[in-house]
Amino acid sequence: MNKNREHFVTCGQMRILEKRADENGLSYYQMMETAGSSAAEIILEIDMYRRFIAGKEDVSDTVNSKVAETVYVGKSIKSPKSYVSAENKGCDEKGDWSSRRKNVLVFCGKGNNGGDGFVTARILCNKGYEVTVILVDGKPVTSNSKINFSLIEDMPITIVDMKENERALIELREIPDIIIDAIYGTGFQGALNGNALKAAIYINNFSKGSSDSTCRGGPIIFALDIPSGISGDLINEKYLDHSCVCADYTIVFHAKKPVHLQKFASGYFGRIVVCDIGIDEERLWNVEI
Ligand SMILES: NC(=O)C1=CN([C@@H]2O[C@H](COP(=O)(O)OP(=O)(O)OC[C@H]3O[C@@H](n4cnc5c(N)ncnc54)[C@H](OP(=O)(O)O)[C@@H]3O)[C@@H](O)[C@H]2O)[C@@H](O)CC1
Ligand SMILES: [K+]
Repeated sequence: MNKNREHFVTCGQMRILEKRADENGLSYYQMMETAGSSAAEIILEIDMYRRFIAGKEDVSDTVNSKVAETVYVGKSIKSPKSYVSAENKGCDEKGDWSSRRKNVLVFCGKGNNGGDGFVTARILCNKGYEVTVILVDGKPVTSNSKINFSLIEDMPITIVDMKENERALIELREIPDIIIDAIYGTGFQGALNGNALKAAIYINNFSKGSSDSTCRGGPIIFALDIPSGISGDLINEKYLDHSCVCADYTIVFHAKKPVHLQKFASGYFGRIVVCDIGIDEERLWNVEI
């Protein structure tokens, strides 16, 4: 992974890199698994840290102090390898370290960004979180996303389809502890509409833009790759759709996309964490095709 903070790839370049990685032995399925599981690790670590800071629970033994400090001072975290899984650091065998199970809402689109969301949902459920998956655009349509959806169907995860139930969001009773936006990533262009717009309005109800979720309480909002409603290649402020999801953390896969570097959009990303999904970019740009 390129460690230069300003390094980026366009969405088109990302698709080429993923294709070349797949042709060179790192399957699309593996990349999705790594993306979703790395996101889950990051979310676990930040959730633990938030509770540590809030002083609600003594999780000091479970938090890797180096990571905690990095999060606290707001620096970009370099690699998921630096995270310590809750499982290995003092939780019970289900990874549930609190008296109340934390509840997580995962909003998933029908493409591969949604697929990442299913992987993250599966892992957080296995760690003891109470997980609800909201299908924003109905059932998944891409092959790896379908596989990952089938894996969560038999798990104790509540699945709600906004296409089948117009009142899905109104019927959500509890305020979630964590919201994960896996509606759209690099495949999105244009402006939000329909159920995705409703989902973004629901999510943004809890977000307070730049204020720090560690201090403000309420759900922490994580966007996978790009907050939904923002096109990854956007460089012109004029085309920014302000109804997009406003996240506390954006977990970016492999490398920033052009929009992540734009000041005019920075209020929507929260803190950006770039996460390695195994793509060796330098090598892949040089492979013969
Ligand atoms: N490739 C890989 O293997 C890996 C990819 N990864 C992940 O996948 C993400 C890219 O996935 P992706 O290419 O499937 O696109 P994605 O962001 O899910 O969106 C597609 C959906 O958006 C919809 N849509 C678009 N514009 C719209 C609009 N204006 N209004 C409404 N809908 C609109 C479009 O609908 P359609 O036009 O097809 O009807 C389609 O359903 C990437 O960000 C990363 O998170 C990682 O797992 C690593 C491995
Ligand atoms: K997203």
